[in-house]
Order: sequence, then structure tokens, then C-alpha cells
Amino acid sequence: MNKTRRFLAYAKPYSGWLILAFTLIMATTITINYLPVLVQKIMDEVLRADGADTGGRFALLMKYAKIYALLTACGYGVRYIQTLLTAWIGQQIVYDLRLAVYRKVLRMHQGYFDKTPVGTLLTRVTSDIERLQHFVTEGVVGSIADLFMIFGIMGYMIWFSPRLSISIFSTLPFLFGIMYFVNAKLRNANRDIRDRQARLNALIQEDLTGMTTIQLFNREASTIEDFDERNTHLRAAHFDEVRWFSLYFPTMETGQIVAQLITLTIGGLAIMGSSDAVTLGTLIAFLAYLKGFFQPLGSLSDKAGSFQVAMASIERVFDLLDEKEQITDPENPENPEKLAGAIAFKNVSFAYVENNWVIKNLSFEVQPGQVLAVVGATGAGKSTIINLIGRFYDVQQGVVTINGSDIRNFSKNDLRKRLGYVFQDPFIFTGSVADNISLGQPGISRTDIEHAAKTVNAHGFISAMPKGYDTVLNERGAGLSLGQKQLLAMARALAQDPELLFVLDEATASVDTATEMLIQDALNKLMANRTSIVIAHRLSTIRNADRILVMRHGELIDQGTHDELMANDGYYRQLYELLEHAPA
Ligand SMILES: Nc1ncnc2c1ncn2[C@@H]1O[C@H](COP(=O)(O)OP(=O)(O)OP(=O)(O)O)[C@@H](O)[C@H]1O
Repeated sequence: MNKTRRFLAYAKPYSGWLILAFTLIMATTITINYLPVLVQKIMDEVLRADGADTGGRFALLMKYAKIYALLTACGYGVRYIQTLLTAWIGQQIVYDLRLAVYRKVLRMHQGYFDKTPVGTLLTRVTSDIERLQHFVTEGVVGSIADLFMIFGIMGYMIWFSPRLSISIFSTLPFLFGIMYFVNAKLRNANRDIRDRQARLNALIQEDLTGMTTIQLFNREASTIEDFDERNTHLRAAHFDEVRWFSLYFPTMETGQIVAQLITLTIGGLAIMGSSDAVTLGTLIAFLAYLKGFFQPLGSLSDKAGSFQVAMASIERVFDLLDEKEQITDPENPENPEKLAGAIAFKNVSFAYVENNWVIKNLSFEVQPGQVLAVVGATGAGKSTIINLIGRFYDVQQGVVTINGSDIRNFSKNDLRKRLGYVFQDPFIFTGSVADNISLGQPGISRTDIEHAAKTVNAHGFISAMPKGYDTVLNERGAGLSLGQKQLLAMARALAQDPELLFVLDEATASVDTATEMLIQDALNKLMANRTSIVIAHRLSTIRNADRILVMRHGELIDQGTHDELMANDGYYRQLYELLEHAPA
């Protein structure tokens, strides 16, 4: 299906309203363009009707004046309704599309977000769709209104005077030529502006995210240099646009004046030659039409440009909608009541980027209720194991099972609602502390929230906040310490009451000893009676785990209890001793 047809499919639910809008457009075109006819009648039948009685002429003048007033009120009243209706249709279509796009974004797999910059996605959901809205309201409907207007006026002009009309229309190709040229230049300038704006936005977004690092390493000067370079480019593109745009209206106005001159000359000659074909009234009406004729002509050629821009936006939006969803739900998902919680990896290999295997032929099992610690140097593949269980990525080889079932047999939602995560640097949403714990789940009451917070030792610091559980946290949880964020994340995990728990454990060094003890205690309570996988950095967590996996370069090089692994006197012992002697 081509882009336009596909886009029009979004307009289909509103086709009845669109037909009404077009009918109203037609009605206004006819009504408003009848006004110069009245002017001509007043001129020729009233003002220049020599010899007729004054009383009769006055009555005629009044009659035409009343019709004029009535038609104006009706014409512009209907136009008001039509403009509202058109804008409403445009907004509805864009609302539907925006929703469809965001739904799609939420369904995308992690791999897609790895390769697609946030700025790009933001542009898709905001400005690309915004452009489509202009395209619908001003572009499609506006162009049709302009065309109606142009053909309507042409009809009236030809009806009035074919001779004058032909001489005016003969100037049009020349005018179109100039407008086409200027429009092409404007489009190029516009494209440059968008490209350069996007480059500047990307830089700003990156700088704002990394502000601490910029300031810490005194990178302000070079940052502003980069900014300045892109800012200069953007200014140049804007100047370029202004240059061509400034030419646009003078060209149109000149065209209009030339047409008026032609009309006045040819019409004037005809009147002086006492030709019946052109009267003074006709000439005046004709001049009024000329004015009305050039306005939609100009806006139509302007729209030709925005049409191309919108097409590019439509293409990008549809590309996103067509993006393959790599992690899909099975047709008949399994939906067991409760997962006992046995997790197994069988010969699993996985690569984020093709052929760059970060998990190599990994097999292990965790029994229900067990705590499994995963240790290994940085980049060994520990977090990847947890990513795979949540189906944030699908394995390329082998299988991951829960309770003996391939996790691809569950729906993503059903699988994930059974999993609880405690991340190293948990994400805090803008909202109250309570909302950040319940994540808006309707089944989680205030009592559940407080119970969860108390269990994981978060109640103390939350109560000390100005409005307790109703304190509003701002973006990314500024104002909370890392330890507090972790406790909050644990309360969040506990409140969801997951069947399986994954903890991406933070290094001990980042929190003080008192907080460390609170976190450790909270962790123990969270893991109690739950199958848990912990990426462990805390010696106590590692020691107390039922089993430990030792990972190195994506391979499982050893597994067992702490005592067994220490007795082996291998890589684990080296790792453990390194942690033991690490500065606190
Ligand atoms: N989204 C990604 N895209 C591409 N490669 C990735 C991605 N995430 C991780 N990797 C790579 O996969 C490998 C394993 O990463 P992983 O995060 O699982 O390591 P880790 O053992 O958890 O490390 P750390 O202790 O530093 O968190 C690393 O080489 C890493 O560079």
C-alpha cells in the first residue's frame, strides 16, 4: 500500500465529517465569490443607470446591499464552522496516529532502543506527527479549499468576461515558473534547517545528560565550541530560508499588479471603445476577483512544499510502524497459575551484535526458592543473563526455561509481571514516592506500599520526607541518595510481589556502612522464599548464596557453593580475594 493511501486509511473513520467539510467549502466558495457580482450590479444597474428614477435606484441599492450583507454573514459564518471542523478532523487523525506510534514504541524490543537514539524517537512522536497534522488540516483540506476557490473564481471570471480572463490566464505559466523556482529553493532551505536543527538537538540532549561529566572535567569551553559550530550552521540555514521567503511575496504581489494592469488596460480600452463586452461594473468586479484569485494560488504553491516535507515525515512514521517486532508473543501463550520458579539455561548462546557472542553455550539450573549469585569481571555477561530471562532480548541458540517451559511460550506481559528487578541505579519517575513504589498498579493499596517500604527499611527515610509517601520526586530522583534509591527500588520490587527476583547488586563502596546494612537486610527479606538471581558484589550475598556461577568472557567457567569454589582454588578464589581486599 502506498504511503498516501495508507495515511488516508487513518482519515477513513472521519470520512463523513470530511464530506461535510468539503460541502461547506463549496458553499463558502460560491457564496463569497458571488459578492463581486453584486458590486457589478450596483455599479451597472444602480450607479450608472442614467435616466432611471432615483427612488427605484435607491430601493435597488438597498436590496443589493441587504443581499451583500446576508451573503457575507452566511459565507464567513460557514467558513468559521468549516475551519473548526477541519481542524477537529486533523487533530483526531493525528491523535490516532500518535497513539498508534507510541503503542508501537512501547512494544519495541531493547535491541531497537540500543540502536535508535532517544532524540530520533522523540522527533517521530512529536514533530513528525505535528507536521502530519498541518498536512491534513492545512495541506490536504486547505489545498482542496484553495482549488475550489481558484476554479470557482475562474468560473466567475470567464462568465463575466472571457476576453479579460484569457489575457490574465496567459500570464499564469510565467508566474507559476517563478513560484516553482522559489519554492524549490525554499524546500532545500527547509530541509537544511531540519537537518541542522536535529544535529543541534542531538548535541543538546547529549550535553544535558552528561552535564555532570562536562562540568567535572571542565569541558565547558569545548562543549560551547561544538554548540557554536552547529548553532552557526542552523543560523545560516535560517538566513537562506528568509532570503528566498522574502522573494516569495514580492513575486506574488508583482504578479497580481501585472494582472491588474493588464485588466485595467484591456478593460479600459474596451470601455473607451464603447464595447458592450466590458462595463465599468464588470471591470471593478474583475479586479476584486483578481485579488481573490492570487491569494489561494500563492498558498497552494506554498503547500506543495509542505506536502513534500509531510511526505518525508509520513515515511519516517510508517517506517517506525513497520519496524519488525522481534520479541513477539506466542499465539496461544501458556499462563500457569503460579511459577514454582525453577530457571534453566540450556546451551544458550547470545550476541547483541551479530556473531559477537557475549554468552557462549551456557547451561545452568536454579531450583525453586534458591538464591543464585553470578560473579565475574566486568563485561563477563552477568547482566545479559538477566536480560535474557526477562525476554528483553531473545536467545539466538539454546533455550531459557522457567518451570520447564521455554520462556518464549509465555506472553511478555505475563512473564514480566512475575519477575521483579532491583537495578543498580533504579529509574525514578516524576510522581509521588507512593506512585514510585506501586508504579500505578491498581491492585497495590497504600497499606501494601507502606508494608513493602517498612519491610525493606525504606519507611524511615520516606517518613522523614516533607510529605512522606506523598512527596513528589522529580525526574531521575534528584534529591535521593543512591542508597535511598536502592531501598525504594526494593520496596517497588516487593510491592509487585514477584515470583522470581533479579537483583543487579550495587558495589558496596558506593554507600555508607549503615545504609549497607539496611540494604543487606532488605535484600535478605526480598529474597526469602523466592527464586533469586543476584549479580553480586557484596561478599555476604555471595557467601550466603545457595549456588554461585562464575562467568568469564561469556562462558561459565565454574559453579558451586562458596566453600566448594574456594576449595577449587581457581578464578573464583582470585575474584573473591580481590573483592575482600577492595577499599570500602
Ligand atoms: N545493549 C548492548 N549492545 C551491545 N553490546 C552489549 C550491550 N549490553 C552489553 N553489551 C556487551 O555484552 C558484554 C556483556 O555485558 P554485560 O552487561 O552482560 O556484562 P556484566 O558482566 O554485567 O558487566 P558489569 O559487571 O560491568 O555490569 C559486554 O562486552 C558488553 O559490552
